[in-house]
Amino acid sequence: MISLNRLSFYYRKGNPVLEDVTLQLAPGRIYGLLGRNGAGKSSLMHALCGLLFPKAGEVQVLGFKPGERKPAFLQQVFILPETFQVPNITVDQLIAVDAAFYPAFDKQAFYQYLEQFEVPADAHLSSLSFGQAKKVMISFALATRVKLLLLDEPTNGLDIPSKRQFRKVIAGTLQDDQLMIMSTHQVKDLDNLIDHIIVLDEHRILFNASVDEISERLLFSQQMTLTGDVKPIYHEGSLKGYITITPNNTSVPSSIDMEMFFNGLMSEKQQMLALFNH
Ligand SMILES: Nc1ncnc2c1ncn2[C@@H]1O[C@H](COP(=O)(O)OP(=O)(O)OP(=O)(O)O)[C@@H](O)[C@H]1O
Repeated sequence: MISLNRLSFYYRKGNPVLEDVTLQLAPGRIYGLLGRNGAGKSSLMHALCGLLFPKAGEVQVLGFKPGERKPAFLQQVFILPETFQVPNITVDQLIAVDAAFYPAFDKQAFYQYLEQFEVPADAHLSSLSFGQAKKVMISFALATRVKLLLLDEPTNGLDIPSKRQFRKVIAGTLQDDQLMIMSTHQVKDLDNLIDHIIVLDEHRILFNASVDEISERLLFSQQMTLTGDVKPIYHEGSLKGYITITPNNTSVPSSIDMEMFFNGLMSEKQQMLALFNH
């Protein structure tokens, strides 16, 4: 569905943002796009929906070049930016005006999501807090039923109960012909939510693998001491001793601590990547 071939991009010459990025993404999955602040996550998402144009290389999405912004492409893609300004209208007016751009828009689902988020359906957008407005926009994004859904830092601005609601709403919404990419630097928020991880670092793809593969290759465990047979690749102190990452030499997939994984990858790049030989 998405094919990036040697994509490069910069805002100012000499300051690369994306360099030689090659990537294939398939539908039916939720991808987590991870990276430190400024790694280029938003820029990559903008390249996928035609908001910025590659300086070199090719981007193909759903058989289109996003930069051409053809209506048949735009009605199948939705990006929810990290921050936005809401128009001075009611929720109902938002649906009446904007839903028309998305032929598969599911109005009933929209109101169901709003209910799950506990946002009143008769609210005036400008009277909502940023977090509430974000929940309206997440509901709108999911209800568009577009083929490619890009959520840039979707949990930013949500309080802890809202993050729980977010997880509930997202779980089970994706259909087989849809692809969702969620970017974040708050890696913990995506625990148990994504199928596949892509990590951007130093303008390039550092890591690209499914969550299943990670849980087969790495073992996340709690240990009282660090004196076991196998020296951990990475460890962090916890209340009960240490959480460690070691190679998974068992035949049982490990449950993943997403934040530990990201920290471990950033800290011990070579050792971690060596376990994923592709
Ligand atoms: N409009 C712009 N003009 C110039 N430079 C920009 C612009 N937008 C982003 N950049 C720069 O491009 C780089 C990548 O930014 P981008 O927003 O894509 O990163 P990000 O990974 O999404 O960051 P964050 O996690 O902080 O949202 C950063 O160094 C940023 O300063």
